[in-house]
Amino acid sequence: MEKIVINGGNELSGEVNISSAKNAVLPIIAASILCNEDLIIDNTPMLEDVAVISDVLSELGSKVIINKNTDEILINTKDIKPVNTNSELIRKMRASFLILGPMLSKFGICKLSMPGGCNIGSRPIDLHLKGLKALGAEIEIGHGFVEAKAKKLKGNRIYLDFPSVGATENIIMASALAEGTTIIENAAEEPEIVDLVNFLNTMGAKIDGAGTGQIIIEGVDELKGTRYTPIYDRIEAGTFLVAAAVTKSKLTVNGINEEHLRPVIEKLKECGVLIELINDNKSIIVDGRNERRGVSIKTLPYPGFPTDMQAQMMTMLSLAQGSSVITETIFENRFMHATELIRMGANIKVDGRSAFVEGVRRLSGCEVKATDLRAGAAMILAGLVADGYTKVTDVYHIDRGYVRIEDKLRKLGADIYRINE
Ligand SMILES: CC(=O)N[C@H]1[C@@H](OP(=O)(O)OP(=O)(O)OC[C@H]2O[C@@H](n3ccc(=O)[nH]c3=O)[C@H](O)[C@@H]2O)O[C@H](CO)[C@@H](O)[C@@H]1O
Ligand SMILES: C=C(OP(=O)(O)O)C(=O)O
Repeated sequence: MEKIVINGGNELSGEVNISSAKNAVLPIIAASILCNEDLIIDNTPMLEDVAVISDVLSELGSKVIINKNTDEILINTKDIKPVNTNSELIRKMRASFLILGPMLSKFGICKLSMPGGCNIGSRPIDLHLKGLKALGAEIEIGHGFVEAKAKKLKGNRIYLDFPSVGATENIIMASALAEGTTIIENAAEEPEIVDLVNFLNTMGAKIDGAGTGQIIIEGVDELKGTRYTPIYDRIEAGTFLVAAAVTKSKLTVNGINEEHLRPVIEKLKECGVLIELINDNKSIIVDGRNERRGVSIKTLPYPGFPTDMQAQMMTMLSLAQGSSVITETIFENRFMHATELIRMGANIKVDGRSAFVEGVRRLSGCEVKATDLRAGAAMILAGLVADGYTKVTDVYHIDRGYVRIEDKLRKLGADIYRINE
């Protein structure tokens, strides 16, 4: 079993380059099903999740060529077939469910394994299905599968009870080639939705309003091949900003979008972290050498504070002066890292959707578990500053969403490495 080992206490320095966003590239790869021509995605983050969704497409008959030297992926889905998908692959990650909309649009039929829940919550798919039904799909669920059928998808007005990122993406993809106009109300506004829409529009789709609560999709007849570079990963960038704060270091983080990171930047400033934007706002100098103060955080849909940064902030607040309250409103079970941080000496009490954190002076290294992707990042951050050695297990969660995190941190001066034991 692979583990990440950190010998805590090193100050970090230097520059780190942020990769493209997992949550942007996964829907983009799913959307490639809608086009029969070559698509090239540049600056692809070579993550485990990217490998999984690429395998899903390959198993269905697509050409997927991953060039790890140039970080480029070439995809051509003209030979893709609506055969039964490999349930094991689909169940490996939630984002595989994003092929439902495009497959249904291309073939009028798609049968997929139910994605099921994951460590952070039950993660239902009712809003995805509500949207597809409104476009004319008939949906059956049985024996662990979802089967969607539609002769021809037709545009409609769809109100989402909650601005679900995945449901918004599935509906956008299903309606890009549908007949007529689709209007999604209370749509998710995340930057990754805007990126998916930019990608689709580059291919010839007619979609307006991405980044607002109302997205309007005029169905077109076909989409053309293109070359596209996804946006930077605001969560990876945020994780490195917190790394500077936790280790009381000064770092330069390159490859950011200040607007996308604003909720995180503003919260870090409130904690006492100094932030300077440079290089046309594409880089940040983060100075975490001041004493940090406790703050309140409430996770919300974008532009609120991102749930995917909650665990990392909990590590930092465990070492801040005074009390903090973290309220998680997006996922019902996203505090498992609290138990692991407590093992390292943090003072945290979880009560329902809130965690009450009382800052302590030090954490001490021990074996802890990456209970999910961001929880794993939070453990690494804790290990960077803890006394002695921290061993993080279940690192496959971390590999889903961080490109060589231990290499990037080692270059900044951390004593961190991967072992097999
Ligand atoms: C691959 C990807 O982009 N993942 C991101 C995406 O996940 P994902 O797209 O799964 O997140 P959603 O926005 O859909 O989920 C948010 C909340 O809505 C609920 N819900 C969702 C769909 C549905 O049909 N019914 C329903 O009740 C979920 O259970 C959850 O409580 O957005 C999340 C929220 O920003 C991020 O944490 C994930 O990193
Ligand atoms: C929850 C996350 O991702 P996913 O939706 O892919 O599980 C995440 O990136 O933190």
